[in-house]
Amino acid sequence: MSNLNTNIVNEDANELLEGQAQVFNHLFGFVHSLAIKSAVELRIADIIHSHGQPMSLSHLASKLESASPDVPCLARLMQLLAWNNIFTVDYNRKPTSKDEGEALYGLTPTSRWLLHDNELSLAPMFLTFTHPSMMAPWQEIGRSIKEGGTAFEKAYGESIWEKGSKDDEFNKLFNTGMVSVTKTILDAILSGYKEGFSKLEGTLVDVGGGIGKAMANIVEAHPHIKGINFDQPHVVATAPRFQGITHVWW
Ligand SMILES: C[S@@+](CC[C@H](N)C(=O)[O-])C[C@H]1O[C@@H](n2cnc3c(N)ncnc32)[C@H](O)[C@@H]1O
Repeated sequence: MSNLNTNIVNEDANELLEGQAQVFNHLFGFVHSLAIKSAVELRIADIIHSHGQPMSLSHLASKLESASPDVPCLARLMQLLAWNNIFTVDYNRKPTSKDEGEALYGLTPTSRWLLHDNELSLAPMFLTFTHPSMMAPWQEIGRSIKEGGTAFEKAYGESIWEKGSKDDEFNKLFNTGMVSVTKTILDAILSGYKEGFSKLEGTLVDVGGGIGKAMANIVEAHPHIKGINFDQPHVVATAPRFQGITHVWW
């Protein structure tokens, strides 16, 4: 303690104070991603999107799947999300409608990626990677560094793939999150490598292709390609059938 006091006297006090603020920022860093998770669970982006224009808090609350939503709590959530540019907020609107005088919350390019009812949605990925079962291993990084072994194995005593093979819910959670990422990047792959795919002859194998969505989209765009989706048995077991794709496992 006396050392710290001596340092405070000797060092630039402002810099030190800034350091303290940074510590608090990082301490509560998880709040930002979990606030977005709550918005995804509550389908807030979808509600605003269906309304077709920015909405007031009371209007938003009335559309939640809840008979008695906690509006002050929703207000705090929306303020944080607007501060992080997940939603827009307009405090200066003209009081003309039933939302009289209330701030209006709207979508941003970020929250458009969080719409559930959208083919290109990152909502499933968000729900996967903020799920308690996926966050537990992050608690174990220190132990993994000290003792060796992955943080996931420290948390569960088995690898992520072993857990997926025994726990159907976890398997589904992981695969659903993966598909949502794949869909969003596949258009870029298809247009960037269009010539390569069209010149390709024979068979294309996606090794570790999950439930095969990437290969399905490639074969759909280039039907002359014979597609093989290769993954683990418990992953392939949940894969849908896709035209022109053979699922293979070891
Ligand atoms: C990060 S995920 C990517 C999934 C998919 N490529 C996508 O983009 O959605 C890694 C994939 O590798 C698979 N995988 C891991 N080890 C494997 C193995 N030994 N044999 C086959 N697939 C494996 C997993 O089951 C998982 O589906």
